[in-house]
Amino acid sequence: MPDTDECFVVAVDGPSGSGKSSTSRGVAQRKGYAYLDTGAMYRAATWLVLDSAVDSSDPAAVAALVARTELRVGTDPAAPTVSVAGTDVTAAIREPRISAAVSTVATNLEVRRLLIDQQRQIIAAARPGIVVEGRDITTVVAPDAQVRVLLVADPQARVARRKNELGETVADHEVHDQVIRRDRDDSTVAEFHDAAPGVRVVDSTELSLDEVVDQIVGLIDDQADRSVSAGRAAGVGQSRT
Ligand SMILES: Nc1ncnc2c1ncn2[C@@H]1O[C@H](COP(=O)(O)OP(=O)(O)O)[C@@H](O)[C@H]1O
Ligand SMILES: Nc1ccn([C@H]2C[C@H](O)[C@@H](COP(=O)(O)OP(=O)(O)O)O2)c(=O)n1
Repeated sequence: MPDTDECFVVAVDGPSGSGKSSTSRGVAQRKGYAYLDTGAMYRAATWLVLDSAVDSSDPAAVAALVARTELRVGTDPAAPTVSVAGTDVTAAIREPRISAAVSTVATNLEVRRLLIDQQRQIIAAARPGIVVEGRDITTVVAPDAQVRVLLVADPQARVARRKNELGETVADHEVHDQVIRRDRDDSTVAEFHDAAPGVRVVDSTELSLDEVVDQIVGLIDDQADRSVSAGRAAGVGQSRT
């Protein structure tokens, strides 16, 4: 039988605006799984640095600050939260000043090591499953996840979605900075443009959010069926010996 105590992990990577957060939350809600937004953790670390007196251009000082500060992430897909040293920063981390600065913190390798450790602990404790989204989940954080997806969409679609989300008041060059420039900077530490072996590519350009959620839920259900069949086959084999 499959180990029912094991956490079912769904890993979703992809560039900015490909739909990772909305899709992952939808999948987690449909399956009754937890949801972990790893980007929110890098954003929270960025909020912390900008709120402090630490020189953001000093990688060692930034990493030391992150190491000594409590960062908590709530994994309810209906209401994900994030706090820094007891301050709820769920809304504040979405501000443009954070989006503009986050790549500097996310490319700090010691900060990545600290946050990846914490992400793995959250994943290990989740039951019955968790959908984890980011840039390096399929490759580094949870390469053994039962379902691994690279969610992509054409750059024009991604910029248009972000513009729609931010509203007409945000200038085109700022939207471009939040999507295209940030992806270029983030790609220096994580590979999220090409799928690693075994990672399923889902292109959301021409799909509605519901259609993307359907596809990923389908992949989860197929994988769960395969695990049950494999467990049965192993069980039958054992009973005959
Ligand atoms: N398949 C889709 N079709 C149209 N819009 C989408 C789709 N998926 C997500 N969106 C919208 O695009 C925007 C960016 O999605 P989000 O989930 O934040 O992407 P990411 O987490 O990859 O940056 C949101 O406004 C979201 O509602
Ligand atoms: N696992 C991850 C998740 C996010 N990041 C980086 C990449 C992004 O610039 C920031 C914020 O991620 P987030 O997923 O919130 O970005 P979007 O605004 O959804 O594009 O963190 C990362 O380096 N590794």
